[in-house]
Amino acid sequence: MARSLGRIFRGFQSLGSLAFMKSELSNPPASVSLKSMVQTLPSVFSSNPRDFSLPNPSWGTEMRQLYEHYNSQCEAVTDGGEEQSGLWKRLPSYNRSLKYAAGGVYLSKIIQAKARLFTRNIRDPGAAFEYVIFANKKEQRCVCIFQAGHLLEGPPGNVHGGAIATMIDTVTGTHACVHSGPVMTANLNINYRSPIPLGSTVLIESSLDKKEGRKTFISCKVTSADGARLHTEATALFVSISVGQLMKG
Ligand SMILES: CCCCCCCC/C=C\CCCCCCCC(=O)SCCNC(=O)CCNC(=O)[C@H](O)C(C)(C)COP(=O)(O)OP(=O)(O)OC[C@H]1O[C@@H](n2cnc3c(N)ncnc32)[C@H](O)[C@@H]1OP(=O)(O)O
Repeated sequence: MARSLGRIFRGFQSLGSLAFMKSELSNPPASVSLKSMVQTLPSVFSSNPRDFSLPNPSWGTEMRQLYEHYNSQCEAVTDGGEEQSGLWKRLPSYNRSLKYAAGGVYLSKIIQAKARLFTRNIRDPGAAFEYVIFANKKEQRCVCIFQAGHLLEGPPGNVHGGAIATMIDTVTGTHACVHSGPVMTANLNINYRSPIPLGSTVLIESSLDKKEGRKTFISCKVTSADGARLHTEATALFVSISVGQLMKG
């Protein structure tokens, strides 16, 4: 168990290597330097998991164009191994983040082996949540391109409010994790302003409002892909937790 927790902690630390403010990770052990966290990043995703944030044939033209728009401004490593800076970073997305972050089998001993990330558990591409999140380090914001599939229907022809809330929680929660390390959603306030048509592609943009001790406050808006129509607005509070707290449930 102690060994498993150690691996989980290192998994979060590799998440934290994405963090805007690495120093704010809660109590990293003295033996693990920031440099070693960054060096171990490629190897922790050891089970060749599928990265759901990459384009697939179900993505429509709008989704692809927006993906290209942000991806072309991302930091990258050239074939020669040179690091190119960029405004944005694409965040990979797996259906068992903790398992892969922790290096494979160990977590399945303490977390249900069949557990899957809610937004990534429908196999039919395009049927439900198709999305990719980019983080902007300089401006402390994230943008998510979200294409809502036919299985997310609420009112006829439109996306279910719970599915919209799920995506807002996902984007703001990811933003908070990137900024502050492991967190739980403590509060989520949502105003639904106009329905989102099923099959459409929308932008979910989050920005950091403030951080006060363990509390990270994030705002979010959902608009049409061209930004002209406001669909949803939200504010969220995330509270930092220790890995021990996460495992206790
Ligand atoms: C989760 C890990 C993420 C893994 C990431 C993997 C990699 C990324 C992969 C994929 C990304 C997907 C991203 C999805 C993200 C989704 C996240 C969720 O949906 S989480 C599920 C729903 N949330 C719950 O089930 C919480 C249930 N609540 C609790 O467990 C506790 O209440 C908790 C942890 C939130 C706080 O409990 P305390 O005992 O640790 O702390 P106290 O003392 O109560 O609060 C600390 C401060 O926060 C304020 N606070 C707490 N709750 C508040 C509230 N509801 N409203 C206002 N303030 C509140 C308090 O007043 C206090 O403030 P003062 O320090 O005194 O100033």
